[in-house]
Amino acid sequence: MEIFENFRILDIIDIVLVATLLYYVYKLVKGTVAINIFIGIVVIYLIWQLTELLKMEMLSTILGQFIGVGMFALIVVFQQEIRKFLLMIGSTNLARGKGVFKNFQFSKNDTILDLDVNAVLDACINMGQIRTGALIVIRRTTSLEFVKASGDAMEIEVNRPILESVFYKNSTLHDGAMIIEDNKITATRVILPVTQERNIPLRFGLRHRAALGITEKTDALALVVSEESGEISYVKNGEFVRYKTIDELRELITLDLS
Ligand SMILES: Nc1ncnc2c1ncn2[C@@H]1O[C@H](COP(=O)(O)OP(=O)(O)OP(=O)(O)O)[C@@H](O)[C@H]1O
Repeated sequence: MEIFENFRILDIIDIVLVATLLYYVYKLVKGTVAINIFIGIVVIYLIWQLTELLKMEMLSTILGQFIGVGMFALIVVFQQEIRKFLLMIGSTNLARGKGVFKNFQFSKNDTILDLDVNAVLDACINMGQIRTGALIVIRRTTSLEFVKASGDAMEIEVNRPILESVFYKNSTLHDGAMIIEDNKITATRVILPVTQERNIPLRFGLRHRAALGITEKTDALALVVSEESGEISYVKNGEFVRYKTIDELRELITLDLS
């Protein structure tokens, strides 16, 4: 058939790229209210393409106009998801200078973030055991200055006793989040943006929602110790990252910081 005669290798690449893109968009909106909008758009687009193919002039013009204007509406409706998507691309291993590019140091951001992961995790484990709530945000490449202003600035080398004493219930600094940059605690009592996501289990309150919020808006990593259950949650890109053991969590954080 004529269609297949003109089929080029670039067309296959094109199809694979579109499929990958659709898969990532689906992954982003899965489980949110946006999934219904996403499915709606895909259906309208397919009908539009069909009407074009069948040369149904009037319907295809109407749908074409609708899709044209709809692009602007989409940017507004999917503002959060687009942001998350761009962050996801920006914080992929390739973009952070791994793999082929790992021997080239393009900028300051390509250097390994120098955090004492063991000290942070040991403090979290201990706080979990004694049911002390904590919220720790670790900066990667995106600046956190916009949230730091809401808390108290400081500059203290990360170590386990300091981390624990900040979140100790009677401490004046225990409320809000702690910001860590490289291996320094640079702010405490920070108020973070809270996620607007609705599909979060009810047992997660504002502390967890704040961790989701800041990791949606930036590429920072967040660790939450639940005051209620003592459980340690690891949050990245606006999602909880699953892990089975503390050693696995240690590896995940180390990898995300390299
Ligand atoms: N927007 C925010 N930014 C930073 N910290 C916050 C924010 N909102 C709440 N917190 C912190 O979370 C603490 C407890 O909130 P909450 O009990 O609702 O959280 P939670 O997710 O249920 O966690 P836990 O399992 O520890 O109870 C607050 O005392 C405060 O220190």
